[in-house]
Parts: sequence; C-alpha cells; structure tokens
Amino acid sequence: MAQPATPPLKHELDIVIPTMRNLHFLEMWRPFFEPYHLIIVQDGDPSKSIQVPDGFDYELYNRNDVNRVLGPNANCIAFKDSACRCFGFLMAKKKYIFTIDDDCFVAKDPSGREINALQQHIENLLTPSTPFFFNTLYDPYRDGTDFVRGYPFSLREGVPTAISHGLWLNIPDYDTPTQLVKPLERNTRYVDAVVTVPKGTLFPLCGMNLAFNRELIGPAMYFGLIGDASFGRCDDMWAGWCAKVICDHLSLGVKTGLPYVWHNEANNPFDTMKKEQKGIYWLEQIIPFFQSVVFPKECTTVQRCFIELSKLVKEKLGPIDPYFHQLGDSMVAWIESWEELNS
Ligand SMILES: O=c1ccn([C@@H]2O[C@H](COP(=O)(O)OP(=O)(O)O[C@H]3O[C@@H](CO)[C@H](O)[C@H]3O)[C@@H](O)[C@H]2O)c(=O)[nH]1
Ligand SMILES: [Mn+2]
Repeated sequence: MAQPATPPLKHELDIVIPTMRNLHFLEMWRPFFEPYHLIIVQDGDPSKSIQVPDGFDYELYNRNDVNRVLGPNANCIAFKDSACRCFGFLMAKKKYIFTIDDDCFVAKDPSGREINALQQHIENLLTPSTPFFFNTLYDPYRDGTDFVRGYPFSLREGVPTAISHGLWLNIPDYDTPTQLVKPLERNTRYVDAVVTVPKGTLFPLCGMNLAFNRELIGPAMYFGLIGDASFGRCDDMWAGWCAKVICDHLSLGVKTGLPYVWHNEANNPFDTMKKEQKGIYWLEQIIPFFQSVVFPKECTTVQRCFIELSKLVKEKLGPIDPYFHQLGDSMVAWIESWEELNS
C-alpha cells in the first residue's frame, strides 16, 4: 500500500503567527499547516484566551511568557504590533520559519487552484539565489526555465537563499497616505514569478507572508522595538533592511514574488495614520543610512553584523530621535537573548 508522502521539511520548519484575534483563519490552512508545528505569539491582555481550532500542534506564548523567559531583556520584544512574532523566532528550534498574519487566507492561482504558500516558500528557500547578476527569465532554478544567454557561467551556482518574501492578493500592503487616496484599490494581479533582490538593493519587506532560514539569517530577523514609538507598521521593514544589508555582506540571497496569500482585512487608515506617523518622516533618512552601511571584514557572522549595526544605528540615526538609542540597545538585548536561547 502506498504510504502518504511526508510533507516537505515537516520536522525542520515552524510556523510563527503573531495575533490579537482568534485563529479561525487556520481552518482554511488546515490541509497545508496541520502537519507542522505552530508557534503562536499572543499580543494584548495575557489573561484573554485565544481560540485555536482543534487538531493543530502548537505552543502559545503571551507577554507573561516573554517576561519569564527573557527576564531583563524582555523589553526588546515589542507588543502592540506584529513585532511580537519575533519572540516566536527566538523560541523556535527548527531550521526554517514561515510566518503569516492571522488575516491572510489561502489565495487561488489564475486556474482557480488553491495555492500552497508553504510549499512555494520551501522551494524558494531550498534553491539558490542570484544576487550578483539579474536573470531576465526570473528564478532560473524553477522548473521549465534556466539562465539566459549572456549569464556568466561562473555565477550560475548562485548563493544560499536566506529569505523568501511572498506577496498578497486583495488588500495591498500600502502605507496610510496611499490607502487613504485609493480606499477601494485591490491587488488582483497574479504574477507567476520569483526574483532575487539584487545585491546592494534594499526593499520593503512585509512580514505578512514570509519565510526564512533561521540558521542563516535568524538573528537579523528582529522586528524592532516598535509598539510605543509611533514607528508602527515599520517592524517588518526594519527587519528587512537589517537582514538585507547583512545578506549582502555575507553573500546570502533574498527572493521575492510567489507565493501569494489572500490578505483580507484593511486596517482603518485613521488608526494606522497615527501608528505610522514618524516612520513616514524617518524613512527618508533611514534608507540613506542603510545604503551607507559597510561592515568591517571581522563581521563574519550575522550576530557580529547585527551588533555592529546596533552601534551604527545609535551613532547615525540617534541624532534624528532618542528612539534610535533605545532601538540600538534593544538590538543588543535581542542578540543576547538569541545567544542565550540558541547556544
Ligand atoms: O497590535 C497588534 C497589531 C497586529 N497584530 C498582529 O499582527 C499581524 C498584522 O496585523 P494587521 O493585519 O492588523 O496589520 P497590517 O497592517 O495589515 O499588517 C502589515 O503590517 C505589518 C507590520 O506591522 C505586518 O507584518 C504586515 O503584514 C496580525 O496577525 C495581527 O493579529 C498584533 O499581534 N498586535
Ligand atoms: Mn493585515
């Protein structure tokens, strides 16, 4: 009798979900997520109980657990935003992480077939990236394609992929001003492509539908000290900028494109306006800062790069606002916590 196939990376991947709601969205993901272990990080009042549908294998953490586990470093885990998810990254023990927001559902491809987002992330992570030279036919490692004529043979091995950044149909990941002027806009464009983000290029990472190799880049996936600082909704982007400059330095790859999820809930733009206020101003200074980062050659690990980055954040961004001094300190506390829990 044929044995049912073991789902890919079943014992090597954890799914991390930040939440402040009930997790009914998991019902739709049941066929894809049920074989995997879930790490749920509950935001808000720890005395509230979160409903997780039956049949899932999960561990659930709240603020009390963060305080208990991290002690004096607990403040590096921000709440009041999706940033609480990085406590799940700390607690995970597997090599790969897939993280998804609780308002993301299974999307369909143009043929009407449900998309197994996890499987596509795994394919992205298990095949190399090509940050040093752009392949005009997108990801050359996908079935049915290859490197185009003129692609240097010496670069065709690629580099290990650290991050797989998936996209979203329906509610687009817009900032508040864009959301306000286009309240009815929906993303209906399904593009069947995966590309490597080139070396030296930053991008706005969205944490909604994201996977990464925790061994390669885990310590850089820090969603910051966000909650109380009006730097809201920049948690994922902060992780993206830090991780990308470190990937560039360590010759690791970042892919973006497939898979899609269906993003269901539009935030109230008048609420998010307050959250994003400072981030929108700061963005124009933060990006030139990251573009100028050069790591010394002694920075041979993600941890060392991250500590170096924390110093640069304090020195170069500190003059903009005292918040960046706190953020620099919390980056150090994050690395201390990572080393304590993952030594
Ligand atoms: O205070 C909070 C707010 C949210 N969460 C959980 O975080 C994710 C994302 O929340 P939500 O869908 O409300 O926010 P979006 O603006 O659509 O999300 C985008 O912004 C990002 C950065 O904040 C996020 O990664 C993006 O996808 C949900 O699971 C909420 O339950 C929370 O825990 N606490
Ligand atoms: Mn959302």
